[in-house]
Amino acid sequence: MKTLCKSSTKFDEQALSLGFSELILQENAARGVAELVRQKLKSGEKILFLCGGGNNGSDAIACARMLSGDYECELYFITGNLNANAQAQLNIALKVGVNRVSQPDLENIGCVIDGMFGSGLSRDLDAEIILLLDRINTHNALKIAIDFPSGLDGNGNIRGACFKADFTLSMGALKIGLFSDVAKDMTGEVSLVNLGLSDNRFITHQEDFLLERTDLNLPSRTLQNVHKGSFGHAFVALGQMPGAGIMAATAALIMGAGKVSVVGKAENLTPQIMQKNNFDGADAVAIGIGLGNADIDISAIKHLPCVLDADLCYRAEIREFLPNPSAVFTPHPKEFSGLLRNLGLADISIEEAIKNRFELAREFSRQTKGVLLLKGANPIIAYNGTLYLCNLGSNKLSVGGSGDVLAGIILGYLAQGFSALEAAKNAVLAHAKSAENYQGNDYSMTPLDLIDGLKYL
Ligand SMILES: NC(=O)C1=CN([C@@H]2O[C@H](COP(=O)(O)OP(=O)(O)OC[C@H]3O[C@@H](n4cnc5c(N)ncnc54)[C@H](OP(=O)(O)O)[C@@H]3O)[C@@H](O)[C@H]2O)[C@H](O)CC1
Ligand SMILES: [K+]
Repeated sequence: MKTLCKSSTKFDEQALSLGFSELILQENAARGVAELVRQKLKSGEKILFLCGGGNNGSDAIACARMLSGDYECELYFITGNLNANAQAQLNIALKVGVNRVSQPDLENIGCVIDGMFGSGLSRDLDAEIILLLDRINTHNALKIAIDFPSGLDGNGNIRGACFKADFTLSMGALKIGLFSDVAKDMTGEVSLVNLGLSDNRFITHQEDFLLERTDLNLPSRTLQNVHKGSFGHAFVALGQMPGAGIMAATAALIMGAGKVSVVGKAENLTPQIMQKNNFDGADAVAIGIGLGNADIDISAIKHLPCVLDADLCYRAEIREFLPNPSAVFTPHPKEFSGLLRNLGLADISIEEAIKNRFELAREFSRQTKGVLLLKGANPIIAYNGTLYLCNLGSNKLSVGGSGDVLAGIILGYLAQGFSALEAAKNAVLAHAKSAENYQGNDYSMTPLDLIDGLKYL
């Protein structure tokens, strides 16, 4: 896992308190950008540096000075209002032959470096900058964002428009805003630039995490003297759309649950899944998948490890599961907004839920004591106020049934005795990896392909 910060302010403060100057930090930031440019761009090419008047602009100006001589470097300022660092960097840059231009000329540009706004973005962009971004974003030059693609704020929301980067270099520490759903189409590849201090050593405030491929812990079997009862009995409650629940049940089976049963009406049930009238013997249950308005009796299962999904978010019964530290709630944003209202935690629109997703997810996990898995392009897992993000999924997963499979994978882990948090983290990774391994094109993957892929992780 990699550590994520809300902002690098604390990091910067600590560096400064150790005796680093802002100019030293900026020198390191600029060198990180220059190194990437040298890897990606032939020398002699023209680079346009878009500069704001704050420290993000200062990083860009320092970088232009480093590359000047090997590349043709032009600075374009979106403001005449420069802070002391930016002015100092500009004075040096002009002396070594960096050009300052009054209009951004995109002709023959090989690369655009975005140093307009970083962590200091505090409001929506104005019309002039939005127009500039329209022109830049459709240009085929290499695009590199310093710290944040301009227009993306620290909460991961786009403030009117956003620079569409091929690469984003996060300065000092990885920031959580770079991993929101909307950021996924804006940041390009994100990497960390060391400003002279390891992020791990100096981050002391609230930490969140970015999951990595190597964090996937499969439910591998180690003992030989075992039987089906050793791996748990998973149950899925079926509803008005039983096909969805059957897909979840199949995913749980393939993810290693020893036995899998469904409760509810199902025609043409596959022989590998058992049909039951009640939840007797359940080690873990999934409920809500394809539920609709179907009747459910949760009295026998509300204390079990469980996945609470889909339509259940809107139903009164979900309140009876609280508090249950072995519960994994798996809403998408619309269901999350409904669930917050249903549980009396917040009365907000879907848009507001999306906008404040990090803090709402954190608070939800504290209040319910359970695990939240908020679905999206980059799903968020929240437990006890800590967030775990996964940016490994892709648009292949945007197909009906994909969420049912995810619920089934979590169920499979829960049935085998994994904690709710471990089940959620591993399920998100297994789901993303199965999609990643799929050999077809990006629009043809079905939930059944996704389930099949679980066999070969
Ligand atoms: N602090 C350090 O030592 C280091 C910082 N690094 C880099 O610096 C930025 C953060 O720099 P900061 O100066 O705090 O902020 P920005 O450069 O991102 O932007 C501030 C200026 O932008 C104006 N602003 C904000 N929003 C808008 C908007 N929508 N439209 C127009 N102008 C806007 C703001 O104006 P105010 O009126 O709000 O004051 C400022 O003028 C960080 O991201 C790093 O890139 C280093 O890397 C090294 C260490
Ligand atoms: K930027």
